[in-house]
Amino acid sequence: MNERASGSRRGDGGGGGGRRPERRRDAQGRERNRGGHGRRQFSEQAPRQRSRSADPARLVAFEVLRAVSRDDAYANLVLPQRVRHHHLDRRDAGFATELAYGALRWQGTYDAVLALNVDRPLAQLDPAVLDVLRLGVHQLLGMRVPPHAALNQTVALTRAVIGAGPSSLVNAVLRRVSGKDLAAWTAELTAAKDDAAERDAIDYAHPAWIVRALRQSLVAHGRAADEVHALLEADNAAPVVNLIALPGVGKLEDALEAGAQPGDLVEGSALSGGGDLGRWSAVREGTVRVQDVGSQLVARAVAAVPLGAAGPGETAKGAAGAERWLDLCAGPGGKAALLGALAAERGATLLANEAAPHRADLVRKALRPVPEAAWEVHTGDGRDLGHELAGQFARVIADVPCTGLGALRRRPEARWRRTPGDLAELGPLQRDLLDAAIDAAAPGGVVGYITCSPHPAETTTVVADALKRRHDVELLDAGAALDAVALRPLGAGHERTAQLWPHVHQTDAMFLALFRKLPAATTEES
Ligand SMILES: C[S@@+](CC[C@H](N)C(=O)[O-])C[C@H]1O[C@@H](n2cnc3c(N)ncnc32)[C@H](O)[C@@H]1O
Repeated sequence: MNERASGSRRGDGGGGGGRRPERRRDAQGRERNRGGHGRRQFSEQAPRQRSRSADPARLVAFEVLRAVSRDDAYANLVLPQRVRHHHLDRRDAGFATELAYGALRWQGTYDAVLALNVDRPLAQLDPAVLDVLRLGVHQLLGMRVPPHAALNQTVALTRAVIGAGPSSLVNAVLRRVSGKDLAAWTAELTAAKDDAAERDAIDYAHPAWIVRALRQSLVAHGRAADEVHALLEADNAAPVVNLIALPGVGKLEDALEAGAQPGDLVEGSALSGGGDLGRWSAVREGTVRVQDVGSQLVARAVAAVPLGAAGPGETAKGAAGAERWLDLCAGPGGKAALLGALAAERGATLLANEAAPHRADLVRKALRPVPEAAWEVHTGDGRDLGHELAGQFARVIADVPCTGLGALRRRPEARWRRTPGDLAELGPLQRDLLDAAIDAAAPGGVVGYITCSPHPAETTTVVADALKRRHDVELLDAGAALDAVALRPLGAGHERTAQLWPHVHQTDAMFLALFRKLPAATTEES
């Protein structure tokens, strides 16, 4: 099982480690992958004579790819279930993760390679065979699995899960693919392309429209267009798991003692050293949670930014004098848990709203460790709360549904599912939810508009439109608000909004705009 060790030894659990596979392979893997005479070693047995039993880690990766392509499942939800079902140990689980996530992230490029080596359009292949081929290609081109092992094991997997019929095709195609490394294949695929985005799409395994969208997003937020390559690479790296101890509720000691590193961007956070987090009671109880640091920062910024005057001599508070906070789109509850804990510490209360009932249940679960008196969960359309609860909240977050283009590194299959049409479809809902959030804010109250996408259509344009439409808000400096809660200056601000980036901050690409509702007298005058 040497090939297993060489594939998973890096321990990054996600098929890339931030670098393009061909570089890793050139630097570390090529010689090890060849026989003593520089030629690749393949089994002399015909596919028919080889093993029929699938290696469990590859079987898990196959089941993940099948669930994603057949059932539209999310890999990050399916993988842990399949790992548990097949009782994989830590090393095998790491290998299965790297294989499944890598094959999914690099799917567009691998399909282009396969299209050069299969004698019919890929759409005419049995989808299960295509998934097996993708796994074989990732082992050959993206991992340090010796070619003979990649080939033999993929043929065995084919025989075990599909049948003997397609094993000859799988064998023949993978033999052809193994004839070159990834750099050579991508050079061949991009040679005739004049368009830089089309070339980057192959080199970095993103759809070309997303390459263009990310380039446009960088520029819209005041960064250089050529950072796009670093950003695309960051999308292909397995993100470090960030932890948060809920303020006043959780403690990070166990995690730090077990090797987690203290987070250097925000207090109460840590970077996990990997492994099964469920072994810590604090994680099981929910007082310590997995949460991207970018999410922690934007939630803390909304909680910390000073309120304005509600009217002469007043600040924005509820009738009983305690601040009321609202999370308009709370599911599954990551930011709600942090906001609820902060609210409890300050004698404020949080109303966490979510439209989808099953996600509202997740919000309840996330808030369970927070003192009960500090929060309430409501299930409903956030757009209705603007008029139902008008002017009642000191702090409101609208963490709106978005394309998630800023969190592609966490969801390996997401880039291939999204379409440019999603941007147009989400726009009206995002604007309506922001309006509802502003309506729900009390005079002097603050509203945080948040997305996990940097795309201008979901970020700066939504904000600019709101400022044209509404004369009852002013835009606060979100970059300064983030710096005020960060442990070091982030440099995320641009024209009073703020954008975090995976390749700069090692966070998801969270966007934050902060509005303050003007006191009633000011609005009447305007
Ligand atoms: C980006 S997610 C929120 C993430 C959440 N704040 C967190 O930190 O875990 C957006 C959420 O909005 C919900 N949603 C979609 N349409 C909504 C609506 N009209 N009103 C309220 N919530 C809605 C979605 O179900 C989804 O759970």
